[in-house]
Amino acid sequence: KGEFYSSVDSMQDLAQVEQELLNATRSYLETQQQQLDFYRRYVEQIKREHEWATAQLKLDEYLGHPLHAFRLIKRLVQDWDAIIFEPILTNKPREDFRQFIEILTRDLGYPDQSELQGVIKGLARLQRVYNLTTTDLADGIINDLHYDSELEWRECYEIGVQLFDLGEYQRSLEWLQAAYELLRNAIAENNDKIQYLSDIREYAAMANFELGNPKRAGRLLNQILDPEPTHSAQQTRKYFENREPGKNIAEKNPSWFANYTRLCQGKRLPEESSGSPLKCYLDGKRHAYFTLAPLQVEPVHLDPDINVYHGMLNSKQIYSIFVEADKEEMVRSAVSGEGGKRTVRDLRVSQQTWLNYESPVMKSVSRIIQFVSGFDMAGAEYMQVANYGVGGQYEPHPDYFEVNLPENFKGDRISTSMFYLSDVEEGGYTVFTNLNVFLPPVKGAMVMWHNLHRSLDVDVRTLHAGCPVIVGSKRIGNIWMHSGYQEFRRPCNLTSDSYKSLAYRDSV
Ligand SMILES: O=C(O)CCC(=O)C(=O)O
Ligand SMILES: [Fe+2]
Repeated sequence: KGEFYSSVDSMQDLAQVEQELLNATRSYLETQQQQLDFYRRYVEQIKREHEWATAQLKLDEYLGHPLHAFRLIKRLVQDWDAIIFEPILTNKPREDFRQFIEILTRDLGYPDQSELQGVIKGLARLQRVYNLTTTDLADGIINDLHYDSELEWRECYEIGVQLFDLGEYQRSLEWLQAAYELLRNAIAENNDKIQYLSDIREYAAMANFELGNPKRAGRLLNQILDPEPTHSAQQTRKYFENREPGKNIAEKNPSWFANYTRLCQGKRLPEESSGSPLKCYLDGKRHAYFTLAPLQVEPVHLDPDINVYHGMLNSKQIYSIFVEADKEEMVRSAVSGEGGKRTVRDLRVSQQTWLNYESPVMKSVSRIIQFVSGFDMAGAEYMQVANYGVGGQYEPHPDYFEVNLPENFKGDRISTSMFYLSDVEEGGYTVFTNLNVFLPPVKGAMVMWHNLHRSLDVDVRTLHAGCPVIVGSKRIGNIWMHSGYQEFRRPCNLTSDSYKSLAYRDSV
């Protein structure tokens, strides 16, 4: 079983796991309770018999009676063993419970430590891209919207600890601070949690040390050790004494980062608008297929041209696509790494599968692509259906290969047609970092652009990204068309027009 946090769909399996755990644990507790009641009744009964015996006669007189002697010996030889020892020591309900858990987690899967890291990295990514403050997030507030879920001090503490382990010391400190405040409020009501303050302080000390604040780190340790000199924070103090504190170097963001975050937040630069204002129009001429239901075209950029075609798939068709995708296994998305190798990295957090064009719904998809793009489907890769988890994203990248072209196709990816298969409650925009364009996902719409110039050189300006999903489940379907089959469809231009995008080279 694969990973859970990288897609909302697979998170649903986990919800089922927990539901099963809940049911199994409740019935286990009930069975155990009945067993305990049974033991207790037996013990009470024997106790009464002892009391009765001692109340009546002297014990030796009582045991001198043959039936009494028989009863005591029978109890010790048989009853204690059958009624108490055996069932308590074998504990069948516990054994059944253990087996059930084993089978359940084998069949449905179970998350491990790396999943916890993954989801916490996702939270930190949302904070970074959308400027969400730690206190707001802990209070369940995202972009001024109040979601009905607040974190407890333990949860904030766990996030702080994990971020520390990931080396995100500044962010870690914020979460530890939030945990500290929440715990202090809790202690005001109930004093028995006071020792946990020291745990938080110790981590805060370590984060401060790594951030180049050894003095503050030392003060925090003193707060722990002055009242309690034997606390394990002594070890941490020794550790600091033998080590250079970290240096507070501000993390250097990649060159695209500022544009990425701005556009992900739905902010355009006004001065950089793409010439004449772009208006939506209806196109009934492109193909006879669209005469009765003209294409609703929303041009979003002119050179290179990016168009959104609305209402290309209805809910029923989208549902059928999911049915097809469900037959395949979704896997964590990889990206092309060094030397064309596929690797799983945080720059792309989603799960995906590939669909051919044989099912009825995929035949319609194929027709749509053909009619809108004018391209020959011989050059089309299968449709890649992807599902992002919360915090899931795809950092800026081009869709063309340029080098290490796949061998099973002729030419590079001349165009991208991307269907939005869901709406997204918050976040998850598609952005073109060099073109000042952001697109909120609209279910049923398709966005299309060319990744290559007419000269078939790569168009660097098409660098784009899928922003982190804040709330919701984002699903898309990508179809990439290769240039080798389109000689008659998009005649290439012998004079190179790639000078247009040369200036953007560095941003890739
Ligand atoms: O998720 C998005 O909006 C963009 C996805 C994308 O660029 C890709 O899958 O190549
Ligand atoms: Fe892409």
